[in-house]
Amino acid sequence: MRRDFAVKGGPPVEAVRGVDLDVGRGELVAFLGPNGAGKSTTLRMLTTLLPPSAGSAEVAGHDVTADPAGVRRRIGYIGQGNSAGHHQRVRDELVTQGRCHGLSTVEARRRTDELVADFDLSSFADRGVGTLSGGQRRRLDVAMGLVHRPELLFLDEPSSGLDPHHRANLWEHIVRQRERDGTTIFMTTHYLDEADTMAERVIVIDHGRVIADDTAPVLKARLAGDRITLTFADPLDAKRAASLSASPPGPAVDGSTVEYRVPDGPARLPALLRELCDAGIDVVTAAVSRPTLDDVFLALTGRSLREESR
Ligand SMILES: Nc1ncnc2c1ncn2[C@@H]1O[C@H](COP(=O)(O)OP(=O)(O)OP(=O)(O)O)[C@@H](O)[C@H]1O
Repeated sequence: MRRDFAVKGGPPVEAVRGVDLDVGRGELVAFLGPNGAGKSTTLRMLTTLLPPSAGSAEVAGHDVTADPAGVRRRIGYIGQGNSAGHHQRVRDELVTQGRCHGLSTVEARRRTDELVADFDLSSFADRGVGTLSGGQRRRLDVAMGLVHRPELLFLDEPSSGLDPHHRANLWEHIVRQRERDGTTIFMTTHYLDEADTMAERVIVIDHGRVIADDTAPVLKARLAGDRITLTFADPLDAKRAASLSASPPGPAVDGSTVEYRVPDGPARLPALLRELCDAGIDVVTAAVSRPTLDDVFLALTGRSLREESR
């Protein structure tokens, strides 16, 4: 799929240059990339909000261009903005959403009761949406996207702007929902730790193209490796340590700190410390850290996703 945008007086913006994805039923996939990479544009095409400039996609068994209504009936989409009306009551919004999806009033009320219980909305179900906290409101957004029991849920930045407590709470609800209904989830997020811990598969997009697609552990092992960080009493020791022929190749020296990238940090560290001791170089501190998804992005593009996403 690709999507260009015409721009007045300039060349067209190639927002999505070529995205080819295959997501299996029940998968939880995180779609990552820096600002402007093409995530939202891809999501908008997959959810039929935007026609592709070229290519096609089948979502929940229906073609996004030939049968957009068929796609919409089967998916839920929670965009970046809040979907509930500011002045409406929580319960009324859920009932109205159910009615919009073709449920009878009785069915819409029954489904609302279920969602109010599932998403812990009961203590404020009769309040106006405008009075909710950010976390409560986001929970309501997700509940609204699930009114018609979609088999596939698109989440665009589900926990953006929430504090860690509210993020964890929202995820508890999403995970429980998924376990019960087997919902497939395709989400974008800027929280790399969230993608790392929650998603079974990570797809990285950059400049409108998919540049990596695998599980987080495989991507980290294949592309990033562990980091060993050693500090020395002075920069001279650091330089000598980095130049030892037995040390792992390509160390980065910064003042009195040396950083190595190795496939298996915990196993490599003792041997490295022995070599340094034999060479008469004293190590002040030693640390091993496992790679993050940001290290993966750095290895792929030479840029930090974390920095660009701010
Ligand atoms: N309507 C539009 N007209 C022109 N350019 C657009 C339009 N919509 C998006 N773009 C451009 O397309 C590119 C991809 O945008 P998109 O919103 O898909 O990125 P994103 O990965 O979702 O970014 P973010 O993380 O900031 O939400 C950007 O360069 C953006 O400026």
